[in-house]
Parts: sequence; structure tokens; C-alpha cells
Amino acid sequence: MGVPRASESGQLQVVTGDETPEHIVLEFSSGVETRPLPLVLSFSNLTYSVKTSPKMKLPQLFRGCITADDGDNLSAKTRVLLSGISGEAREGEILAVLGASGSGKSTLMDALANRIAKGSLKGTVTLNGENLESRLLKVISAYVMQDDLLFPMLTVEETLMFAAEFRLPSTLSKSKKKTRVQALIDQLGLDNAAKTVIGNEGHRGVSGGERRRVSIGIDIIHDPIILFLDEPTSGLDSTSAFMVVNVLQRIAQSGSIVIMSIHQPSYRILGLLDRLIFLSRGQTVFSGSPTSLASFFESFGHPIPKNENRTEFALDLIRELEESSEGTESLVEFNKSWQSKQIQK
Ligand SMILES: Nc1ncnc2c1ncn2[C@@H]1O[C@H](COP(=O)(O)OP(=O)(O)OP(=O)(O)O)[C@@H](O)[C@H]1O
Repeated sequence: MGVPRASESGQLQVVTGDETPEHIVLEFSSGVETRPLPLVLSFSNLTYSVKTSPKMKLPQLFRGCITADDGDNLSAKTRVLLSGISGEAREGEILAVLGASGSGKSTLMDALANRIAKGSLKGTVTLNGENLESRLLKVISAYVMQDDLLFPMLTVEETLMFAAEFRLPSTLSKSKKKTRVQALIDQLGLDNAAKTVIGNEGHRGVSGGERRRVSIGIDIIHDPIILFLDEPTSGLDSTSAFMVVNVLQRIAQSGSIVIMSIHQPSYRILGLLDRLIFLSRGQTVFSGSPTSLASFFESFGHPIPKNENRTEFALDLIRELEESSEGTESLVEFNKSWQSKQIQK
């Protein structure tokens, strides 16, 4: 903390209080609000359903030929994408959302980042106990997509300076923007690549991992308090992926809440994550720290064999249960009772 945070619009300034380090001061144009630190983003019972479109739409000519059963296929059905998801993400920590493809990771991230149409999402999202209004969330958060569009002919430094010009208040001096860019280059571990062009297929530039870190830099230039990242390590080799998550840990430890989705973290990456939520078909099947994975699965009757990657084991077991006739219901229920026992402890 300690770096003055400024909104893109310039209407809200978030100033971390060096004089009052136990508080964060949110300066609205209409006044000042103080929130206690550490910041905790809590979400409770998030449930989201969509109406799926009919399986097929027959031309009018054929409508009279279909049976009652076929007719059912034509009516819209409700599909539950998230069901009763609860948890919390804390300042200084990384919360990772895991699960197989289609389990609901991106949907949960969207729900937390207020990217789902109002009214369709049930449940609550609060920051330090207060409802997180969309206006405030917009100013204090950033959402990093899998791949931002970058200009291939600009260097890393020029790209970040360009973002600073666009995203920091116009009242901030050029030298302050330069200082912010330098601090960011340092934080992202991009010192050696600062003068390298981004490049593209035809013109070699920075590596895939560096490119991903530049994308993150663009989105965090205004020093957001909450950072959402959709699969920030996808498509990267294990070393580059580790470096990206290492940077995210540094960002979290400098006073932010980091929430990311990830497919299969390596052993080293797992060591950088603080909290995990495993999803299966929109339901929570595990929620806790990486260190509690072993005792959780042991208590569930499926101990993780020694030397096995814990997340790989968990994802494989979840997939096996999904494919079995009993499904993941037993694991969902076990997680609920395990959670309540943890709270009682
Ligand atoms: N608007 C929608 N209407 C119907 N189904 C949807 C909608 N949005 C998402 N889905 C479905 O919800 C499920 C969860 O999608 P989501 O994108 O959250 O999964 P994911 O875990 O992020 O997957 P991946 O790892 O492949 O990105 C998927 O089966 C997807 O097809």
C-alpha cells in the first residue's frame, strides 16, 4: 500500500492512509468514506440460472407433425450455472477458482466482478460487510481478460506509458505517470524487457509470459484494490506461468485482493495460492487452503497418494464422480459439513 490510487474517471480517489494504515480512505467527489483494513470480499449463496433456448425451431410447416414429447423440446428450459456458491477473498491473498472446462469458473468470476445482468444473479457480494455497489466496484477493480490486444510495434515501456496516459487522471503530471510505469515494470519483473517491442507472428518481440504480464500491467496501472483474472496462465509454459502467478502474489501482497481462475496449477503455483474453490457443474466441491486439500480428501475417504499433484488428484476424482451414476452430490454435501466443522474449530 502507500501508493495513491486514482480512478480512471478521476471522480473517485482511493488513498491508502499512511497516517491511518488500518483504514482505506475512499474519496468520492461527493465526500470521503473510510473503510477498515484488511479488505475482505465475501460472497454468499451466489446462484445464477439462464433460460436456454429451445433445442430446435421447426418451420411452421412442420409444427403440426410433432408429438407432445417433441413439443417439450421446443420450450425454454432453465439451466443452473451457479448454485449456492459462498466464500471469501482477502487482501494480501490469491483466491483461485478451479474446475474442469464448463464447471463454472468464468461464470463465478463474472458474478463476483458484477459482469452478470442485474436481477439474474441471486446472493450477496460484500466488501468488509457492506454491499459492493457496482459504481464502487468499477472504480476499485480490474478484470484481466485472457489476451488483451496490444500494439506490436510499441515497446513494453511505451505500451504501459500509453495505458498510463489513457487510464490515469489527466490531472496527474507526466513525471508521476512515468514513475508509476517504472514502479509497475519493476513489480511485473519486466526490467529486462522494458525496451523490447511487443511484436507479433511476423516480428519477434517479447515472450508469451512477458506479454501476459504486460497485459496485466495495463489493467492494473491505476492500482486497483480487487483484481480479477480469467485463466492468466493459459497457454504458458510452466516457468512463465509460475512467473505470472508470482507477480500476482506480489500484487496481492502490496495490498490487493486477487481472484483468478486456473485450470491445473503446477505444484509450484499451488504454493503461491492462498484459497481455493473447486467447482463442479456450478457447485462447490471443495473450498479451503491448498494445505487442507490432503486432510479434506482423506476425511472424504479418498486420501491423496504421496508424491501426487494434489490438484490433479482432486480434479481427476471430481471428474470420476461426475461420470459415475451417483454424481458429485456426496462430495458437495461432504464439503458443506466439512466447512461448518472448520468454522466451529
Ligand atoms: N449464457 C449462457 N447460457 C447457457 N449456458 C451458458 C451460458 N454461459 C455459460 N454457459 C454454460 O455454463 C457452463 C459454465 O461455463 P463457464 O464459462 O463458466 O465454464 P468454465 O469453467 O469457465 O469453462 P472453461 O474452463 O472451458 O473456460 C458451461 O457449460 C457453459 O456452456
